[in-house]
Amino acid sequence: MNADYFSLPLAEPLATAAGDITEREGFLVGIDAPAPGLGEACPLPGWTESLDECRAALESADGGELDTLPPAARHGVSLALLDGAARDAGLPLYRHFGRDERVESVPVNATVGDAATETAVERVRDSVDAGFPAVKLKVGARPLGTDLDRVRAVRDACPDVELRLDANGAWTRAEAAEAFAALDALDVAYVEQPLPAGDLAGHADLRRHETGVALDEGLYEHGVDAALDAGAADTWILKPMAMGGPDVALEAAVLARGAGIDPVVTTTIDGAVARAAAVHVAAALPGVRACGLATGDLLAADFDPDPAPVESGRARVPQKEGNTGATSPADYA
Ligand SMILES: O=C(O)CCC(=O)c1ccccc1C(=O)O
Ligand SMILES: [Mg+2]
Repeated sequence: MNADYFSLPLAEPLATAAGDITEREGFLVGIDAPAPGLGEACPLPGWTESLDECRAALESADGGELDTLPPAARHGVSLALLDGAARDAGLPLYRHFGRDERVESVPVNATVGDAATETAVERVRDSVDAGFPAVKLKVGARPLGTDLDRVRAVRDACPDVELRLDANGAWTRAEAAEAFAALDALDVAYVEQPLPAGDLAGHADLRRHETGVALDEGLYEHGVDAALDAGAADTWILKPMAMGGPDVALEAAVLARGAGIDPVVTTTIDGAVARAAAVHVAAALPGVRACGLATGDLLAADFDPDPAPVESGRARVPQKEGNTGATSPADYA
């Protein structure tokens, strides 16, 4: 196994209530046995292990137990194994996952971020014009009243688009109650992680509102079983990189659907190898709703060519055998 370091700058920082993301660093993971395969480990501290922990885990991973690895390292090795196995089976990864028909594309949301009102409105308009069925705004980094004004302005400008918000755990229970009361009138599909990750009961309580409740950080903090038991959300945001692999994310998505919870697959703004794998996970889920997979445009540089480009609000599903068709880090050297 070999792990090649990479660094991908963002086109502009993605401001979240938990801080700015300006660059994505990680490793392309190449394995030779049991079959040649390529994976990506792209750790994001706060969501996964650190870069140094990821490197150390990959260095000691050879022949070791997959499930002892921290999430990003596990993702890298797991994807390399899945890539090799799918190629051995002569199938694109989503078909290897069990989807029994060809899927050309999956719907995606535009990630508009935390832009101030005027820019946010402009970006949402552009996204709707470009064919995105849904848009996602970050909230929680500004005073609640300012955020509600932003959302109101976006809703006024684009009455029909599916609107999603992501607070990254920034609101108190009182703020969330006030926010949801106002958002119910603005036809917001859901708020991701309105409350801190620790507060499953608070999320369960917010479900009395019309506006949906989505768990993101809370899923990783508590695990899927505790999130299910708490009845904490109607939507689960599944990030394969943070969960430890595309296989883990797919398993969680199937578990979610069995419990009447909607899975939405997204990335931690990964490179194109991991983003393609996330698209395969989404493509394995019949009728999946718009996923957060239009994150390639947030990067100023990426692995080239893009195996899953976004066109008219949909990510193209890669059809080559395996994940992207590439088999080794050298394919991107
Ligand atoms: O879901 C999307 O549209 C994009 C992904 C995204 O917002 C994100 C990207 C990196 C780290 C955290 C998050 C998040 O969903 O909180
Ligand atoms: Mg989120």
